[in-house]
Amino acid sequence: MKIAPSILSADFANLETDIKKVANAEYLHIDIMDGHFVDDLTFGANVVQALRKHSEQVFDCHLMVENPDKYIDSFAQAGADIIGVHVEATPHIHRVLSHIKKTSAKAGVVINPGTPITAITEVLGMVDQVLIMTVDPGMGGQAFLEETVGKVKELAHLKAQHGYKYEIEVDGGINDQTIKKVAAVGATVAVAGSFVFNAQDPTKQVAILREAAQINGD
Ligand SMILES: O=C(CO)[C@H](O)[C@H](O)COP(=O)(O)O
Repeated sequence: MKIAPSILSADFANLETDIKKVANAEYLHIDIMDGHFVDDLTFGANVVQALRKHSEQVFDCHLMVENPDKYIDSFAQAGADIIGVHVEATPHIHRVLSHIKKTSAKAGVVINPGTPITAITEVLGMVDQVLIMTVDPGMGGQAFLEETVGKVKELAHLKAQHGYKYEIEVDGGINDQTIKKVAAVGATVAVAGSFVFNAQDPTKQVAILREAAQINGD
C-alpha cells in the first residue's frame, strides 16, 4: 500500500516543514478546491510549483473544481505527477482525461460516494489511477463511509478481469483501522490527512498506516 498524506490537514503557514515530516510516504496528496465544486478554497498551481522544490514525492493533485479542463496545463507545468478529476465535475470526462494524458502528468478519475462505478467504466482502460472518495469531498476529519468498501472491491475485480493497470486510491476517514478494510479488498494507495498531521509525529503515523495495511481487516 502506498501512503499519500493529504496536506489539507497540514499547517498552511509551515508547508515546507510539514511535507518534510512525511517524506517517508510515496505520495503527497494535494487537494485543490475551488469554492464551487466544494465549498472551500485551497491551493492553486503556484503552491504546487513552490512545494515541488522541496519534495521528490509523487505529487497527487486532486482537483475538486468545476471545469477541470481549464486547470490541467497549469498543474502539469507546476509539477503535478498525477492529476485527478471528478467525473461529477464535467460532462466530458473522456476529453478531460485525454487532455491530461497529453501532458507530463498521469491521469486519474475520481468518484464521490454517491456515484456508482458504472459512471466511469468506459474510461477505466485509459486511466492510471481511480480515486474512490470514502467521504463526501470538501473537508478533512470526516468519518469513513463503510458503504464505499464495496466499490473498492468492484474496482479491483474489474482491474483483474480486464488487465487494467490503474492504482486504486481511497480518500477520507483513513486511519489505522479503516485502512485494513480497504487494503483487504484491493486498494493500493491510501490518502490520510487528519490521522497523519493531527498527531505529534507525522512520520510515525505514515509508518503506522503502512504496517496496518499489511494486516487484513474484516
Ligand atoms: O479530499 C479530501 C477532502 O475532500 C481529503 O483529502 C480527505 O478528506 C482527507 O482528510 P481526512 O484523512 O482527514 O479524512
